[in-house]
Amino acid sequence: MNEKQRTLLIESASRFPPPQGVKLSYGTSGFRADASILSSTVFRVGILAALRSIKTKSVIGLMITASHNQVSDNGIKIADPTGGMLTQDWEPFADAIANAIDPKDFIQLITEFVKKEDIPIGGVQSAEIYLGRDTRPSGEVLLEAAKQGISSVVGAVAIDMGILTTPQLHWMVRRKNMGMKVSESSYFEQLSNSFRCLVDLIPKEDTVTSKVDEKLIVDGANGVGGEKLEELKKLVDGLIIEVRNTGKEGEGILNERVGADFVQKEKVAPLGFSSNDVGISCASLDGDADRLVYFHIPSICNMKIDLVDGDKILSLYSLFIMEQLRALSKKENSGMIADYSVKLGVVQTAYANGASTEYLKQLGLDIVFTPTGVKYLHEKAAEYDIGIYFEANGHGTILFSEHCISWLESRTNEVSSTSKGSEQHKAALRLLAISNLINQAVGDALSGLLLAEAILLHKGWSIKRWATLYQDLPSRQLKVKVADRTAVTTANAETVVVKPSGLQEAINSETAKFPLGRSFIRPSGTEDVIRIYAEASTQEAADTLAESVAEHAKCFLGLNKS
Ligand SMILES: CC(=O)N[C@H]1[C@@H](OP(=O)(O)O)O[C@H](CO)[C@@H](O)[C@@H]1O
Ligand SMILES: [Mg+2]
Repeated sequence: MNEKQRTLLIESASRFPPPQGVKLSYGTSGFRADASILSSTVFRVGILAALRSIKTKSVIGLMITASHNQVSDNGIKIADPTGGMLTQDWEPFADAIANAIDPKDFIQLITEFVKKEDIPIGGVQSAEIYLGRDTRPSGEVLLEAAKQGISSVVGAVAIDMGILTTPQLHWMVRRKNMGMKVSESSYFEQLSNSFRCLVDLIPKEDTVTSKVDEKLIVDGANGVGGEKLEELKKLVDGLIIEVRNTGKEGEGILNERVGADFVQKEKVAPLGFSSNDVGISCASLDGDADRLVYFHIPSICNMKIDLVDGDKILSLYSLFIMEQLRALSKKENSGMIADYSVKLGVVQTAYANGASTEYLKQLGLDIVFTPTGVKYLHEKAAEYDIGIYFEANGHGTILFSEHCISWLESRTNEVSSTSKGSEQHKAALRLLAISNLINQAVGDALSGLLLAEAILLHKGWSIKRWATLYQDLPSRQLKVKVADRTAVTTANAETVVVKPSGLQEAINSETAKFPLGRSFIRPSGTEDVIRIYAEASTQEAADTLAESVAEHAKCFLGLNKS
C-alpha cells in the first residue's frame, strides 16, 4: 500500500471511532444493530466493498437496511458481482475490521488482507460501488459514512442509487455486471413485461370458468416495498392491487405490528386490516421487500389469519414449474421430445413446515435442507438447472442455470418453427418468462408476488384454493435472550444441538411426548437471541413443546442479565 493511500485511510478512520464494548458479527444478512452505533461499521464496510470491487473488477452493491427489525435499528449488507450475498470467504475479514479497536489496528488488518488477497490498492485500478438504502430515518447518516469509507480508497467511486428495496439493488448490481442497462424503470419494465407474457399464455377457456380473487390487498410494512409497488402496479394490467401500510406520513411505524415477519410469526392480520377484509386475498412484504407471505382473514370474529407462507409459495411455484416441464417433455405433432431432462430441485430449512416437505415429496421433488440464511439456500439452489428455494418466512426465489436458459431458448426456436402455439411451445415460453420475472439475484417480494398472481390466474385459483394445497402442522416459534448465544453450536442443517452437551437429549425427550412432534433450537444470526421452533399435531401441543424446550435452553445456557 502506498503512503498516500495509507494516510488517507488513517485520517478517515480516525473520524469513525468504533462503539465501545460491542462485538459485531456479519451474521445471516450483514451487520445489524441499533443505528446509533453503526457509523463506524458502515464506514468500514464501505472500504471492504471498494476492496471487493477492485478484487473482482466488478461493481459491488452496499445496501443499508435492517429489513424487518424495529425502526431504530439499521444494518448493512454487501451484494457481490453476481447480485448474490457477499462470498462467505470474506465474512471473517468483515467481522475483523468491524471490530478493530483503533485506526492502527484497522489499517494493519487491511494491509495484511490486501497482501494476502493480492488486491492492487492505491489507484492502479478503479472501483465502483452502488449504494441503496431503505426508508429508515438513520439511512442518510449511514449513507454518508459508507461514502466516506468508499472515498478513502483511491480510485473508488460511490454511486447513490437512492431509496430502493434490497432486491432492486441486488438486481441492479447483477445487471450492470452483465453489461446491461440499469435503472429503476428497467427493473419495473422487466417485471411487468414478463408478467404480461405469462398472462397472455393463459389458455383462454380456463379464464372464463375461473374462481380467482377480484383484488389483492398488500401490506407494505410501512417500508420501501409499498411505495415501489404503487409504481409497479401502474404498469401491470389485469390485477387490482390496493396497497396499505405504505409508510406515508401518519400511516404507521415501520415493521410495528405490520409486515411479513410479524404476520408469519404471530399469525394475525397486520394493523390497517379489519373485519371488512374477510375473505379477500392479502399479502405482506417485509421492511426491505425481500420477503413475501400471503394470507386471508377467514372470520369476522377475530383477526386470526389463514397464512400462506414461504413454504406454500414454494409449493405453488414447484407445482407450476413441474407442469410446464411435463408439457415440454411430451411428444407432440413435431415428434420431438425434450432432449435433456431438466434437474429440478427444492431447497428448504428446518423451519419449513413438515406438511410442506411431505407435500413436495409426494410431488416427487428432490428436496434438500440447508442451515437458515438465504446465502446457504441460494448456494444450494444454484446447483440445479432450476433450483427453487424458500424460507418459511417468505424469502426465496427460483434460479435458472445459464445452460437451462439457453436450452429453453433453443427449444423455443425449434418448436416455434415446427409446432408454433403447441403446448410444448407455450410451456417453454412460460418457463422463459418466469426466468425473466423472478429475481435471479435474491428473493424479491415484488417479483414473487407477480409470479404468484400469474400462476393463480393461470390455474383459476383463489387464495382459499391455494391454501388448501396441504394443511400446515401447528407450530410455534419463541425466542429467548440467553447469557451467550454463541455457546450453542448445531449440526445437520441446525436440527441437532452439539453444544452444550446434554441439551439435545433434553429436547429429544420433550419431543417424544407429542405425536408428530419436532423441535430444534439455534442461535439467531440477526438478533441476540436463541430461537426455538416446535411443531406437533395440535396448536396446544406445539405451544407446550416450545415452552418446555425454551425452559431447557434457559437452564443450560443461563439468562441474559443485561
Ligand atoms: C427464523 C427466521 O425467520 N430467521 C430469519 C432471520 O435469521 P435469524 O438468523 O433466525 O435471526 O433473518 C434472516 C435474514 O432476514 C432470515 O434469513 C432468517 O430466515
Ligand atoms: Mg428483509
